Amino acid sequence: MTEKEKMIAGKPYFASDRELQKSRLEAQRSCHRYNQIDPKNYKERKALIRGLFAMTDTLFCVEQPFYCDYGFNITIGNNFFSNYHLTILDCAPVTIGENVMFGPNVAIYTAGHPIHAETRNTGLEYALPVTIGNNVWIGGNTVINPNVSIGENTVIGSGSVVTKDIPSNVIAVGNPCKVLREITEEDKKYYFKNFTV
Ligand SMILES: CC(=O)SCCNC(=O)CCNC(=O)[C@H](O)C(C)(C)COP(=O)(O)OP(=O)(O)OC[C@H]1O[C@@H](n2cnc3c(N)ncnc32)[C@H](O)[C@@H]1OP(=O)(O)O
Repeated sequence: MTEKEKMIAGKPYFASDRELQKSRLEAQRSCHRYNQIDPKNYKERKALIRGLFAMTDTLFCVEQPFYCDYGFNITIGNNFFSNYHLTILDCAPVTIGENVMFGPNVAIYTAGHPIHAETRNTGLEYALPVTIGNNVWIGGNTVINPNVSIGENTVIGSGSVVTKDIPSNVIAVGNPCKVLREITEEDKKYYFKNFTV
């Protein structure tokens, strides 16, 4: 197996590998180009993201600046919106559903390093997938760690650090991110606390 194949399969690998270094540099250059495009030039912005990501749908908006490691591991569903400063370390697949919204400064980290310094200093690293269901809203400054799934319709509060799976249809907040409560039919009536729609 090549280091790239190991990385994508969730096996330990060496990121210093030539092929991976080359892919990261290509993605960094694409992100650099993306972040320099006139924000009004939607056509060029869209085309660049389409070329960078594994899969996109019809409607999406990735605000600038945006950063990723490879791009080829990122899939977004239709009607995706991410606010300023999204960072995706997509060493493993990152799969995002439909109608998903990210606040500013969201960071998705699929990558990690061994805990013990001796093992870590060998250069070995790992990457595990992140999956986000349909209709999820992630608040600003949230960090999502490797090997996490977030269920559909869920809201993650701003500033959360998501270290474990979060179920569907809940509000979850905090560091570490924990379920605050379920989202119910009653919530339909309000747009913020007790402010009615
Ligand atoms: C796509 C975009 O660009 S979005 C723009 C960026 N906007 C954001 O990121 C805003 C994200 N919004 C939030 O984080 C909100 O606080 C929400 C959606 C989680 C609020 O959910 P609500 O159900 O209304 O929670 P509510 O405000 O009633 O708070 C309930 C409890 O959770 C706590 N809480 C609410 N949000 C958070 C949070 N992000 N982190 C930690 N605790 C929180 C409250 O302090 C409160 O605690 P208490 O019971 O001890 O008093």
